[in-house]
Amino acid sequence: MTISPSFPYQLYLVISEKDCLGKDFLKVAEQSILGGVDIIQLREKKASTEDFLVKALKLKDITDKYNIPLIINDHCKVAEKINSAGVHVGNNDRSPSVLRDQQFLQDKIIGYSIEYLHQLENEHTKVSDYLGISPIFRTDTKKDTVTEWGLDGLSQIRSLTDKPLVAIGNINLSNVSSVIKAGADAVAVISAICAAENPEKAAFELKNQILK
Ligand SMILES: Cc1ncc(COP(=O)(O)OP(=O)(O)O)c(N)n1
Ligand SMILES: Cc1ncsc1CCOP(=O)(O)O
Ligand SMILES: [Mg+2]
Repeated sequence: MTISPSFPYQLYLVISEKDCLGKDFLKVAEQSILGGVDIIQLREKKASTEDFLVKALKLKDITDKYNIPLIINDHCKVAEKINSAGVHVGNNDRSPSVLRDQQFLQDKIIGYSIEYLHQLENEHTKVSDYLGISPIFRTDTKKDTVTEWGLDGLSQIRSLTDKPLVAIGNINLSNVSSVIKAGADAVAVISAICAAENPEKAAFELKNQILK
């Protein structure tokens, strides 16, 4: 695969404490980095801002230690407080074009979820650094989704934009190669790593498939 110069990350871990099924989420994060994860997003959908901030600070100690970017899901104020590498937002969040105007986010990574084809034409896509193609395959991890893009949908989006594409949704060892072949620049996973008995091994195997 070719590595996008503007988004040189291929294996993207999206993590929450709950998705780690009782394992220490900080250990899961560290092990996943050792296995080959290139970038991590903290996604705690039920946490208060205060709890999110506490988790984000702890996780940032680990990502900083390994020089891995930390992306914050939804909580843009927390992102600013901890000086994260960026934020990820979707259609129900603050919009990328408003966020890009904020001083703090001017040179940071902004990721934007694509749930409808027409979003490719909007100003938010234009100012975003990568597009989360959401979801590629239906997943129990996130049920409030709109379009199941499938591999054909991903290929179609690939033909319509040069933006870095991050594929997400039920991606695992058995389908990761086909997702890359369909045009993804990166693959984002939750359960394939967080729910694995051995997160380091799970990350290592996914990364090997991606790099093949
Ligand atoms: C890499 C990546 N892509 C898509 C999403 C989904 O974001 P969003 O649509 O805002 O939904 P929530 O994650 O907030 O439930 C993502 N988080 N990461
Ligand atoms: C956050 C998110 N956005 C679209 S699908 C999804 C969940 C992905 O989780 P999993 O990798 O376990 O299917
Ligand atoms: Mg969101």
